[in-house]
This record gives sequence, C-alpha cells and structure tokens, in this order.
Amino acid sequence: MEHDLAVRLDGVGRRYGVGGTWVLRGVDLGIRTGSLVRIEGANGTGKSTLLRLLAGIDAPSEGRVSGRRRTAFVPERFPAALPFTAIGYLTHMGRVHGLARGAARQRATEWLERFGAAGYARTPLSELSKGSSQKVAVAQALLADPDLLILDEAWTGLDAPARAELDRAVADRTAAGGSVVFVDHDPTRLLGVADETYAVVGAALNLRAEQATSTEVRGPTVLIETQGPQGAGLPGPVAAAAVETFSGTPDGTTRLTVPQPHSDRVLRELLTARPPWHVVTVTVTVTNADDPAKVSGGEKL
Ligand SMILES: Nc1ncnc2c1ncn2[C@@H]1O[C@H](COP(=O)(O)OP(=O)(O)OP(=O)(O)O)[C@@H](O)[C@H]1O
Repeated sequence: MEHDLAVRLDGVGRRYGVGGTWVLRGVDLGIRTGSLVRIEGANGTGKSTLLRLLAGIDAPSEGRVSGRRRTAFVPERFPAALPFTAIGYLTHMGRVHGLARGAARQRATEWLERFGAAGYARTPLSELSKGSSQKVAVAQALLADPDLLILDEAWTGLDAPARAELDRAVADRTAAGGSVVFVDHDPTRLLGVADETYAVVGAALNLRAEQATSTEVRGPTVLIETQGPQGAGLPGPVAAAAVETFSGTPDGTTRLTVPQPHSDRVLRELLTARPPWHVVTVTVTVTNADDPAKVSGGEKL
C-alpha cells in the first residue's frame, strides 16, 4: 500500500547528458517503512545515482519518484570545505531539517559525543581529518530522526567505535519505524540484517532471489543466554539479528536465537554495550535440513 512506503520509484531512468548512456532504466522500487535495504553492484554501475534519486537531490531523466517522506542523506563525498565549524554546521543542518535552534544545537552536541567527535566541535570543517569529517557527515543525517535515511558508503573512514555506533543508529532507526537504504562495498556490513538486497546490473535493479535473512535461518543457529542491566532493552543490532527472542524467565535471563554467521557480532555487541550484558551460555544448534524447525543436534561452547 502507498502509505506503507517511504519513497517509490516508477519506471525511473537516469542518464547524464542528452543522448548519454542510460545508467539506470526501468527501475521500479518501493522502500517499505521500517525496512533496511542494501543496494549492491560493481563500481560505476549506478548505485550512487540510485541513492541520489531516492534522496531527491537528483531528478530522473524519465519516470517518477513519489511519496518521499522526511529524508536525510550521507553522500559518498562530503563537501568538507563549507565555511562552518562542526557544531555550527550541524546546528545549521538541524535547522534545515526543521528543528528549533536550541534543539538543533543539543542534538548536534549529542551526536558529536556519540561518534567520539565532541573534541572537534569548534574546529572548522576544512581542518577536520577525513574520518572526523565523515563523522560530521553522518551526524547531520541522524540528528533529526529522518523517516528515510540514505547512506552512501557512510562507514568508510570511520574508526571502529564510530562504525559500531552507526550500526546501532541504523538499528534504532528501523526499530522506530524509519527506513534505511545503504550501499557499502564491505559485504559483511550489516550482514544478515537487511530485509531486502538489490543489485544494480546493466542499468536494471534486480531483487536478489535469495535473501540472506530467510536462507540463514535454515542453517546452524546459536542460542545465547544473556542477562542485561536492570531495565535495559537489547542493543539495537542484537535485536535486529535475533530470529527468536525470549525474555520471560524468572531470573531475568534473555534467550536469543541468532544465525551462526552473526553470533560473533551479536556477542561483541552484548559485551561492548554500555553498560555491558553478561553472557551466561552459548550453544550451537544444528538444525535438520529437511525441517528447519526440528533441532537434530547441539553443542555447548
Ligand atoms: N554527475 C555525473 N555526470 C556524468 N556522469 C556521471 C555523473 N555521476 C555519475 N556518472 C556516471 O554514471 C555511472 C554510475 O556512477 P555511480 O557513481 O552512480 O556508480 P556507483 O555504482 O555508485 O560507483 P562506485 O561503486 O564506484 O561508487 C558512471 O559511469 C559515472 O561515470
């Protein structure tokens, strides 16, 4: 249904210059609210072109883009030469996204802190390192809680804590009903968490037939028993990766079933959460290939 979409493309084509080669053609795409969508493709196939069309900063040469909700975009290249300090730029962007001045400055400060960049708040953008500048680029997109968040290789250049923070922000956004579309050349980025994956091939957009989330549930899973700080919700990426969650035990233990390929990451997220979760047991279960519902073996680690 139309109102379940954050943006919609119908018969969209884009080429640069009159008579130029079609970079994209005949693209039909609806981004569902609350969904996480990965766009794949080799260099130069048109992924950034597609993201710019979704974000509304570029217009299609043919076809129609409609129903776009409140959108924020992290471009592949951030214009770092703008005449602002980091905090000045983020406050300005908060205003552009519709926040009042005080709220914009407060959100800007919070996001700089979350990305470990509070120390650069008063540094001119032109003097920031590449990674610090990327933190500002990411923060500007997150600070007004957009309905549609579009990330073009947004993790590139970030240090490990900032990459994990961006993972968390993506999970938080989708958990809050927002949609996130991302391109990243690292195939393990948000592995198994995307609801849909599309590949740009020969100017067309193809839905990948085998979705990671549906196939991996049939493979081995890991049962994690964990106890969190009083009243704490599961860290976003953990909740997103779990295929089953049970938290009704009398001793406050949460039981998570996660596809084995994601278990290391889930454990890392639990142990590095602030404050951290206590991991009680980790058990690998081997499912029956004919009937994934039946467990045919298990091994406690
Ligand atoms: N502003 C532009 N003017 C002319 N050609 C462009 C422009 N932007 C992109 N192109 C061309 O469109 C094609 C697709 O580029 P695009 O940046 O969308 O690819 P991509 O899949 O994001 O690539 P990469 O993985 O290298 O980032 C390329 O051939 C590129 O040269």
